[in-house]
Amino acid sequence: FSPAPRSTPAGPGPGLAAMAACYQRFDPAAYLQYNYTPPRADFDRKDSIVPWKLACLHRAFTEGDMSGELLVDIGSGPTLYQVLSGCEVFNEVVLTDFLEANRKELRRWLQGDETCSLDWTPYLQHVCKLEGASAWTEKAAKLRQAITDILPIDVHRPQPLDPSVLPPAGADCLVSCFCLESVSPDLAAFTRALGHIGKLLRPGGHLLLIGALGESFYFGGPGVKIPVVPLGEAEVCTSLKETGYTLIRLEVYTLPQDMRVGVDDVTGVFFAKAKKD
Ligand SMILES: C[S@@+](CC[C@H](N)C(=O)[O-])C[C@H]1O[C@@H](n2cnc3c(N)ncnc32)[C@H](O)[C@@H]1O
Ligand SMILES: O=S(=O)(c1ccc2c(c1)CN[C@@H](CF)C2)N1CCSCC1
Repeated sequence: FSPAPRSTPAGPGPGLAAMAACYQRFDPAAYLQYNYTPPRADFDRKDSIVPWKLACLHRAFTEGDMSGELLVDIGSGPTLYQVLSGCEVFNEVVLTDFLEANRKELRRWLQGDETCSLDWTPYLQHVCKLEGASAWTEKAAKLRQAITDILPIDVHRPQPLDPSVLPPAGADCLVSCFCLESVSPDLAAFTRALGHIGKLLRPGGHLLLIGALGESFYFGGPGVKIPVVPLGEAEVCTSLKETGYTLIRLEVYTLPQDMRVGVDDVTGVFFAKAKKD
């Protein structure tokens, strides 16, 4: 039995190199269009995925068991929704992504550049409604104040980030959405990546992991078909346990038929809140 070739000091194994090559064609604006506009992002629909996901994040950040200064988002892509609630709990938010094109999109929003590919106002307004607090303009200002860095990351490296960018104990909280299963050639690589990001988190810190269930591919742009590791709830729970996390809660959303719009073959979305042992 010869195990699949893994990344070596000389560089990534064939599966990782192929995955990295796919991502060179990733199109942030198209990706946002496919996933973050109606019908998937329809705030008026009760069964829409957006209210469900933003509610999961709001509850997870505000139920009183989190403390600390630093929240790191792993594989942010060109999106911000994942830290809208977190920036009220953590003073510092660090966004990360593999691609400069995505980091550039995030910097555009951070600098208030009107040429952003997506208007995040509806997301800001929805989270403000959940919090029953400030106006969306105040939350936008709060988030811009909280984001202290937008950094390159590679979850397949044992040290995904430059060690100097985190405090010695690690981040107090990690959030990661639709990243690990979308960048790993197989379940073993997904689990290894989960272990790698766990090293960025202090013991007792929380991981909020959101991802796709039953997905085998998605389009990261016109004609840019990217393979995904198809996950079930069991695989998510096993991988978390194998990499030193205690699962606090797992919630699952099944995508309504009309949200299956051809940009992927996702059947559901999971939301896991876990604590690093
Ligand atoms: C499906 S997108 C998820 C984006 C965003 N988090 C969301 O919720 O929509 C996957 C992201 O992983 C990034 N990525 C690709 N390879 C990676 C790697 N080796 N390490 C970390 N991130 C990677 C891509 O650039 C892309 O932004
Ligand atoms: O759950 S989504 O429909 C969604 C959001 C992003 C993705 C998928 C699904 C499935 N394919 C993933 C490929 F990595 C990316 N959603 C889009 C609206 S806002 C909340 C998240």
